[in-house]
Amino acid sequence: MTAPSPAISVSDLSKSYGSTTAVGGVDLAVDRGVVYGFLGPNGAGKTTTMRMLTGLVEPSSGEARVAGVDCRDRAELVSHIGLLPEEPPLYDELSGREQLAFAADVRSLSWDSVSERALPLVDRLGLSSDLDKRVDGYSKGMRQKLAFVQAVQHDPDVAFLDEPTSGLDPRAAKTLRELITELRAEGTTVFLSTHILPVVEEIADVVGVLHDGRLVAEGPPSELVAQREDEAGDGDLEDAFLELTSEHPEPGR
Ligand SMILES: Nc1ncnc2c1ncn2[C@@H]1O[C@H](COP(=O)(O)OP(=O)(O)OP(=O)(O)O)[C@@H](O)[C@H]1O
Repeated sequence: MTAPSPAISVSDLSKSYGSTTAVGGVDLAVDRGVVYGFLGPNGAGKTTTMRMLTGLVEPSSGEARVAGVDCRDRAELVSHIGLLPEEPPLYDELSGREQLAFAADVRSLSWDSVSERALPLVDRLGLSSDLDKRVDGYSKGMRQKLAFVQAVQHDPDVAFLDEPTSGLDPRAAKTLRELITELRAEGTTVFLSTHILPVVEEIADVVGVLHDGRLVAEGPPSELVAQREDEAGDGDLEDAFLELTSEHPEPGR
C-alpha cells in the first residue's frame, strides 16, 4: 500500500517580480489533517506563496501540488481548496446568503448542498440575523466572518487562511480558532498565515518560518521554542520568531 500523498507538497518553488525575489526556492511537505502555521515578517513572501499554492499566481520555477493537484491547474484545484485572502472577494450588491450561494455556484455546487454546512457556521459566528442584508452594509468583522464561511462551506481538502481573525472581536476570534480546530478534526488541512503568534502557538501542529523568501525553520511550535530557550528555560514563539528572522542572528546560532 502506498502512503497517501501530502496535502501540500512544494519543491524549489520560486517567484520573482523583475529583480525582486518574492519567494526563492521553498520546499514544503504538509501532512493531511494538520494546522500549518505559516509565519514571516512583512514582505517575507507569505502572500505570494499562498497565491501560488491556490493557483492565483504562476510560479517562476519549481513545483507545487495541493491535494495531489498541480497548482498551475486552477480549474481542477478550485474544488479541493478554500481561500480566505487578506482582502476577501465579496460583492457589495449581494446579500450574505447570495454571496455564499454564488461561491457555491463557482464550484458547481447548489446552495442547498452547502447550506447544511454553511448555516451552522454562520450561526456560530453570530451572523445569522445579518445574512439577508447587503454586504455593503457589513462591518469589517462581518465581512471577515462571511468570507471565512465562504472559504470552508464546501468542505475543502485544504483551507488557506490569511489572517483569519483580522477585524474580529475577541469572542468571534475565539470561535474562529475553535472552528479551525474542528476543521482539522474533520480531516481538513489548514494552512494558516498570521502575525498573531499566540494563536499559532495555541492551534498549529507545525510552524514554518519564512524569511526573505526562504523557509528558515520548520517544526512543531514547542520544538522551535525549545531550540531557542535561554538557560533559564524561558522563551516563547515570539522570541523564537524574532531570533529566526533577525538580520543579525546571535553568533553561534
Ligand atoms: N505583484 C507584485 N509585484 C511586485 N512585487 C511584488 C508583488 N507581490 C509581492 N511583491 C514583493 O514580493 C515580496 C513578498 O511580498 P508578499 O506580499 O508575498 O509578503 P508577505 O510575507 O505576505 O508580507 P505581509 O506580511 O506584509 O503581508 C515583497 O518584497 C513584495 O514587495
